[in-house]
Amino acid sequence: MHIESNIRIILASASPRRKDLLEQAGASFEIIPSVGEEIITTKIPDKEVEELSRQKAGEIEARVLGPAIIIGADTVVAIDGEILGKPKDEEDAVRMLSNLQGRTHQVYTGVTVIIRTDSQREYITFSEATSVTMYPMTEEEIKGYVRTGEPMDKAGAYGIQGLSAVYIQKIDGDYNNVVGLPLARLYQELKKAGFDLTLSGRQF
Ligand SMILES: Cc1cn([C@H]2C[C@H](O)[C@@H](COP(=O)(O)OP(=O)(O)OP(=O)(O)O)O2)c(=O)[nH]c1=O
Repeated sequence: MHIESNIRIILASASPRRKDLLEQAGASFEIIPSVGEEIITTKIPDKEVEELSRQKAGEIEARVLGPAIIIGADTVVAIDGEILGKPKDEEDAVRMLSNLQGRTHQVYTGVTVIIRTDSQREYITFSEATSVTMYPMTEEEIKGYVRTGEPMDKAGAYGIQGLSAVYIQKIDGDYNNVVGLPLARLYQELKKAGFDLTLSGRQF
């Protein structure tokens, strides 16, 4: 597929972490967060994040005109067959962390890239899984961490890139995937489609 290197790139996300990661790749892009209701039809974590990433990217595609690459993503934590999104309140955050501490769980991020040129339209959807093992946390540590407010906008009620780093024993897989965007996989998938994300040189 022929894609102009100055094609408009849109990140369909309000997540500051995703913005930072895409910037890290050297990409020039705009941000248009999705606002639509998220509709979930599956309880399989990788399918769920893929589905939600498609909805986010699809919503923005419908709102913009002309050639564009639109990137949507969604992240969840999975443990014991349960899918953890963002905590509803502090009590929910304490419940999630009590379940995660001292154990290994998976973080799934689904990504959809819609490539729309003047003549073609291509959808790429994929997901990455990363295993994260946490040290045991005392009740005091959990409550203290929740009081910082950091867990509240994050899947699984923790941010590996933040204060909770002191509780992370090991990870297996892409670290950036846990933070919300599997950057290397995104670059590779776009490269396969004929586009070099790192050379996208246009500022809007
Ligand atoms: C597990 C984990 C998640 N997260 C974040 C990544 C995501 O921003 C968030 C999960 O929420 P999402 O619903 O995936 O994304 P979002 O609501 O932040 O942004 P948008 O829908 O506009 O794209 O959790 C971390 O920052 N660190 C972590 O360690």
